Amino acid sequence: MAAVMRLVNRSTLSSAMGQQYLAFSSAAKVQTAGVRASQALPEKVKIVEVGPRDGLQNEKTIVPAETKIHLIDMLSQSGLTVIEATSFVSPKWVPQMADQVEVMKGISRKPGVSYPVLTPNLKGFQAAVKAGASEVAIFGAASELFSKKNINCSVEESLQRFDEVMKAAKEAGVPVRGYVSCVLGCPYEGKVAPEKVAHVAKRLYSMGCYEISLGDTIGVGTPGSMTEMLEAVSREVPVKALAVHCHDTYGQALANILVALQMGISVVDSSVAGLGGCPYAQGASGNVATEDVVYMLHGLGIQTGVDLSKLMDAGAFICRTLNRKTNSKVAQATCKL
Ligand SMILES: CC(C)(COP(=O)([O-])OP(=O)([O-])OC[C@H]1O[C@@H](n2cnc3c(N)ncnc32)[C@H](O)[C@@H]1OP(=O)([O-])[O-])[C@@H](O)C(=O)NCCC(=O)NCCSC(=O)C[C@@](C)(O)CC(=O)[O-]
Repeated sequence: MAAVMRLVNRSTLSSAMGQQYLAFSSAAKVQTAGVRASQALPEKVKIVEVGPRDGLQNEKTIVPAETKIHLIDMLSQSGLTVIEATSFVSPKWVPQMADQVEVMKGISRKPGVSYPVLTPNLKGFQAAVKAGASEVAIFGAASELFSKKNINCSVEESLQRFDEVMKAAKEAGVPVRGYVSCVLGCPYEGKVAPEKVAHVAKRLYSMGCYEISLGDTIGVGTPGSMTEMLEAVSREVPVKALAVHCHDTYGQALANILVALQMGISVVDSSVAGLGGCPYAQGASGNVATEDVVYMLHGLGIQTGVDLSKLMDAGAFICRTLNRKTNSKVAQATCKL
């Protein structure tokens, strides 16, 4: 009984903390305008929610398409404007994404929301367009070995494949985002030189990607290495076209994102409940939790358009369904588990 009471008290306390936080969050907007200006932080940040794809692709048990669809719909109701829905990759390589057509057909598309999908080659691109995708992403790497393990070709070969996708996308009028993986370290090669990242980012940008997302695939970066890498990349690609994609393996993701914001980047990838990991980067944990990113941004007075409470409902839904604990510190603190 005492244990039950302790539990009840803890939960009451936590939800009280949640209420307090909500009040704090709106007050923060006024108080932090000066801080934002003095640190040259952006007024608005676009969040690219990657949970339904990056977050779920590594799940061992196949998640039913209807769960993925429900998650995507809850995320779009939270005010997120970009939700990466699935990937058109080989089902032999990533069985979890084999239901991509069903997912694309099942989601309730909300006006103003974009639902990009990953396409590694022309075959994937054609299938994606047929299934109704209106935006795609190609994904390369700054590390040779990761490229080989992830998409079975060298970095140079991947860029040639992407060129074919770009040509088809231009003809079809489909915008393309480009990813560079392993920008701060590779699970097979270790440290990755910032110049290599800059080279691949520049190639993707030159071939017509409107945005380049820089992936710390295994979450080993620190604000120091992030700064060094972003300095190198921003010499080749305009900062306005850059996004950061931080996994939180070493607990550095929010600090790294803050550094990126201070350097003028205003697009951040994240995953609801911090779901995820890459099937070809063993030991890598999930992306930084969207809830934690939104909490930090709102605390800095930066607009996201996201309703944190609705976002946490989506996180609670997927954690309940997968029977797992959220990785979001904010959801833990406010008991939205
Ligand atoms: C790229 C391939 C396809 C090359 O795989 P491959 O085996 O070299 O391809 P292939 O051209 O030799 O074809 C082999 C078979 O795959 C089929 N195939 C070929 N292409 C497709 C396609 N698009 N969709 C469906 N099937 C396809 C093709 O039809 C053929 O079928 P079969 O004749 O044997 O029956 C494979 O390596 C692959 O699918 N890799 C997927 C890797 C992946 O999804 N990784 C996770 C995403 S990346 C990531 O998470 C990082 C990121 C983006 O989040 C950023 C970060 O954190 O760093």
